[in-house]
Amino acid sequence: MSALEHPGLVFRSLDPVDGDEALLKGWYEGTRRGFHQTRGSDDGLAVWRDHVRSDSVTLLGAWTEESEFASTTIPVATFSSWASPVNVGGGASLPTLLISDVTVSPTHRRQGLLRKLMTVSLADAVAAGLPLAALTVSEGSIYGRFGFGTATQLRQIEVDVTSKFRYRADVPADDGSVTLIEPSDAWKTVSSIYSTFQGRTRGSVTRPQFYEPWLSSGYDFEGDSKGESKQRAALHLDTSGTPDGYVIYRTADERNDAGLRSARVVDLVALTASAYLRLWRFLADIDLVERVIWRKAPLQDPLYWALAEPFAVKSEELDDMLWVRVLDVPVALQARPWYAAGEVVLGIDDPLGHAAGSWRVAVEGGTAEVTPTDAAPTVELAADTLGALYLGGVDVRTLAAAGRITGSPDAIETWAGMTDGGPLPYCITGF
Ligand SMILES: CC(=O)SCCNC(=O)CCNC(=O)[C@H](O)C(C)(C)COP(=O)(O)OP(=O)(O)OC[C@H]1O[C@@H](n2cnc3c(N)ncnc32)[C@H](O)[C@@H]1OP(=O)(O)O
Repeated sequence: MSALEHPGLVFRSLDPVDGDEALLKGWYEGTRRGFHQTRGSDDGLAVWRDHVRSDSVTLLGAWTEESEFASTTIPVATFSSWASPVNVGGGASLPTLLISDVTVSPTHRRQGLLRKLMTVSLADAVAAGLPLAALTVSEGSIYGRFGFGTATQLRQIEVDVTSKFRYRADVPADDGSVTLIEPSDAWKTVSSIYSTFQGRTRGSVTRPQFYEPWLSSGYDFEGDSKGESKQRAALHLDTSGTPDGYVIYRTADERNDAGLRSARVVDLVALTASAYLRLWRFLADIDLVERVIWRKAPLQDPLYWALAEPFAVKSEELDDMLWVRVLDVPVALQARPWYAAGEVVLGIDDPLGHAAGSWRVAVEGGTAEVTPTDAAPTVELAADTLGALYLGGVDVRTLAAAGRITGSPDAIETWAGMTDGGPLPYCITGF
C-alpha cells in the first residue's frame, strides 16, 4: 500500500471478513456506480459479501479525504482481485490473479488511479508467487499497456430452432436422456460437471463463489432481487443415468431483435459430444420458442457441423473473453504444452518489468525449458502479445502478420512450430 499515494485521497485495503461495515457497503456501492447499475439492495450486498469472503478477495479502494461535500464511505476508485486456478492446457493449471471491479469515478478519471492500483496489485501477485494474471474487459484498449492480451474468444450465436433444426442422417443418435430439474436442486450436479469440464478445458477458469447464487437461481443479478424466477435447468444423463451435461436457460417473454420468441442460454456444459448435441435438441424442442441465443458458444462449434441446414446457426458476434498477463515467464511457459522440438531466444518488451528480458526457450518431447539469457533475441514481442499467445487462442503466424511478433522468417517458423497446436482455449466464466 505504500506505493499508493494520490493528492486528496486515502487508499485502503478492506478485510472482506472483518472490515468496517460502512466502508464495505460503500465499496460495493462504488462498483455499482462505476458500472452504471442501480443502488444495491441488501440481498445483493449479502450475495456480494458471501463472494468476497469465500474467495478471499482483496478489496482496494481510494476515498476522498474527509470533506463536507464528499462521501466518506463510497470510494472514487475500486479494484478487486483474488487467486484462482486457470487451466493452461495439457492437463496443467496455474494459480492466477483474477482482477475485477475496476472503476474510477468521473471526478478522478485519467489521473493515474487505475495505473497505480494495477501496478501495486501485479507487484503483490509476483511477490506472492502467482505466475499469471487474468481479467475480462469492458474496452479493448485499456489493458494491453499493462501486459494483458486477448487469450480466449467466444462466439455469440442465434439458432433457428423451428423446423430448420434437424441433425444430419449420419449424426449418431444419443442413447442418453434429458431431465428437467429445478435450478436449486441441480446446483450440486451443475458444479460437479463444471469442475470436470474445468479440469479438461484449456483456458477455463475456476468459478468464483457467486456462480452458486446465480446458477441455482437464488439471486437475480440483472434485477438485483432475491430469487430468479425465469431460469430453468435441464440435465443430460448418459445411458447409465449419470449426469454428464447441463443447460441453464431463460424463456419467459424473451424476444430477439426481430421480435421472434427466443430462449437464452445462461450456461451450457457438456462432457461428451453426444450430450452437447442432445442438449441442443432439447432446446430446439421447447415449444413456442423460435430462436435460442447463446453468448458463449465455442469458436469451433460441432452444432454447425451436425445440422442438415448449418445456416440455422447464425453467428452474431465474435467476443473476447479472457485476457491473460504472464508474470513469471519460466513458470508460465514451462507449464503449458508445446508442439514441436526447437529453440528460440525470446525478447520480451514489458514496461512493468515482470516478463522483460531475453529468455532461452528450448522444447523437447512436448515440454519447454525456459532460462534467462544474455543472448540476442531471435524472436521479439511485447508482454501483451505473449499473453494473447499463451493459451493458444491465436497462432504465431497471425500475430507476426499483424506486426506484433518480429524475427527472421526462420526464427518465426521455429517459434510457430513450437507454440501452435492443441485445442483452442475455451472460457465461459466471466468474473
Ligand atoms: C477488469 C475490469 O473490471 S474491466 C472494467 C473497467 N471499468 C470500466 O469500464 C468502468 C468505467 N471506466 C472507468 O471506471 C475508468 O475509466 C477506468 C477504470 C477504465 C480507467 O481508470 P483511470 O484511473 O482513468 O485510468 P488511468 O488514469 O490510470 O489510466 C491508465 C492508462 O490507461 C489509459 N486509459 C484509461 N482508460 C482508458 C480507456 N477507457 N480507453 C483507453 N485507454 C484508457 C490512460 O490513458 C492511461 O494511459 P497511460 O498511463 O499509458 O498514459
